[in-house]
Amino acid sequence: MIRRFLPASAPTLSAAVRCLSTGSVSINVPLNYWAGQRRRSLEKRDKEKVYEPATGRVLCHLEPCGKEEVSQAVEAAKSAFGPWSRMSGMERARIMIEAAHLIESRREEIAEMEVVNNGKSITEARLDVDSARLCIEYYAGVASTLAGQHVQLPGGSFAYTRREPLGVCVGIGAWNYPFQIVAWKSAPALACGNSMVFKPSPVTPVTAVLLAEIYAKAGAPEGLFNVVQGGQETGSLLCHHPDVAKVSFTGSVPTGQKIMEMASKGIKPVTLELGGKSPVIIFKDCDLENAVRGALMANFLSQGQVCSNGTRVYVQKDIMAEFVKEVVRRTQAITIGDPLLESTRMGALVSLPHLDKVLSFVEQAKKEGAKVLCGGEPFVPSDPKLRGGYYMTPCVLGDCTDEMTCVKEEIFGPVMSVLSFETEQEVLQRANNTTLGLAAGVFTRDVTRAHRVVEQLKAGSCFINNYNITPVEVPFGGFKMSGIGRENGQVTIEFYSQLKTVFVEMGDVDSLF
Ligand SMILES: NC(=O)c1ccc[n+]([C@@H]2O[C@H](COP(=O)([O-])OP(=O)(O)OC[C@H]3O[C@@H](n4cnc5c(N)ncnc54)[C@H](O)[C@@H]3O)[C@@H](O)[C@H]2O)c1
Ligand SMILES: C[N+](C)(C)CCCC=O
Repeated sequence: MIRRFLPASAPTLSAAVRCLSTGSVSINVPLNYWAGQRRRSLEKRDKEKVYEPATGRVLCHLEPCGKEEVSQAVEAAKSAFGPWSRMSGMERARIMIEAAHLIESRREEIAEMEVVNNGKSITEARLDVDSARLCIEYYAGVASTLAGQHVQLPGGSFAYTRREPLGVCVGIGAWNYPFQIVAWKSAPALACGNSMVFKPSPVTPVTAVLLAEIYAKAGAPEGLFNVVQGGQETGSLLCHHPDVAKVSFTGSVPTGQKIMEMASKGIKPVTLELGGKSPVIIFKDCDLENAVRGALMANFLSQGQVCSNGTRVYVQKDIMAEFVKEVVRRTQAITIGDPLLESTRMGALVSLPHLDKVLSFVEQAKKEGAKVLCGGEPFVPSDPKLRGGYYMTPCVLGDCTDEMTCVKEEIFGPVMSVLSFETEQEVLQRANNTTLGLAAGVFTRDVTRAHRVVEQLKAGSCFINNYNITPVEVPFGGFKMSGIGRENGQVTIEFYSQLKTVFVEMGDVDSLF
């Protein structure tokens, strides 16, 4: 039976979407949302197919938004901005906390929809929903702490600063963490008193609108958080819109460059969370068991489609054989298959073109002399309904060198490149020899070495004896071409607000004229 996915207002929602099974969902409700309602596009445009990665079925059709829809969504956000920005932080926090409670109560349903649209395992999708909820909870807490500074001046005069919102913020998301990304952007934006128009990736349009309904149900003013669907044309309309004050983008470096260029026309601030090609450095004095676990976490979450992945694994020569043996053994043991099953650890890649691209990187690696130690092949699950899905076996490449394409370019799939090194100085130079700088990891028992190495790594998020953890209280973002600004943590407030300085004269004007 095909289940129809219904909006939150429908009384049958719980029954309709609870306990989905792969291949059973069909979505026919509008996925745009502005001014408090789901909406269809206003003009007839070519609809785009959206697929279920686990089966290759068409899940729904995307109705891209054009100029009129974007204008209406921005207008809605503009009208909500006034009342929302005038609320106290405590009042905003109350609504955000309620939204977090609603996410918690709908955790399973949201996670299942994420799986159906993205292809990742249900175990991971639940963690993504938790991260989204925690982020909203965290910024609800921060909302009431926003404050300025008081500065004394001569003669009793003084100045004070006010932290003010920017206005209508635009969020543009990637397809690898659809629900988490929309929360990581909207939570700090709303906490600071902004409103938002969010555009998800056209590949994963389904779950952002659930958050729009949740904010509305939690008591947010109509138009506070809006969703417009579409691809680069819609994104570009948003970036150029004169009433948009800021653009927060997650995606690839080339698109990030375009976003920055578009935003520069209006001198709009940007947050850019871009790609990576991050190193993990494993010294011979490490706890090998943890280093292997770390390397797997650095490469195979979300089918390897993670910006911060540590895909260049540098292993000190002395322990290479032992490390490779264990990492391959565990990689081969990863259960691939139906992402809605509890036992599955790796689901489907997000699309057929993307799967082909990742597999072609493996072919290129072979041609350039890398050795496939395991995986790197298309995978066809035994369950007939999964036969059209986009699966591959996770791959470990050995004998890699720094010049190989697989070591230089972001593959964005389950492909780990293993490289050998001898000295600390040598590996640091090689690890930093990239235009990207999102993350880096080091495994060693020598605490002095760990901090010395991390100090020299040119990356925004450095992990010592762990990898790919992103607690929402901690800032996340890149150095170099991996981005600008930060998400999460207190510092992100600075990227969604502006400082106003007020000078107060308590005496007479000391005029020179
Ligand atoms: N640093 C991070 O936090 C982070 C997180 C997730 C993904 N990523 C990166 O994202 C990339 C994969 O995601 P993707 O394929 O969705 O990236 P992408 O750059 O192709 O698309 C990202 C978003 O930008 C939109 N877009 C495309 N062209 C646009 C334009 N000209 N104007 C405005 N919007 C436009 C897309 O529709 C989509 O919503 C990888 O490089 C990955 O490293 C980074
Ligand atoms: C939660 N992870 C796995 C660290 C993902 C962060 C977001 C980047 O794609």
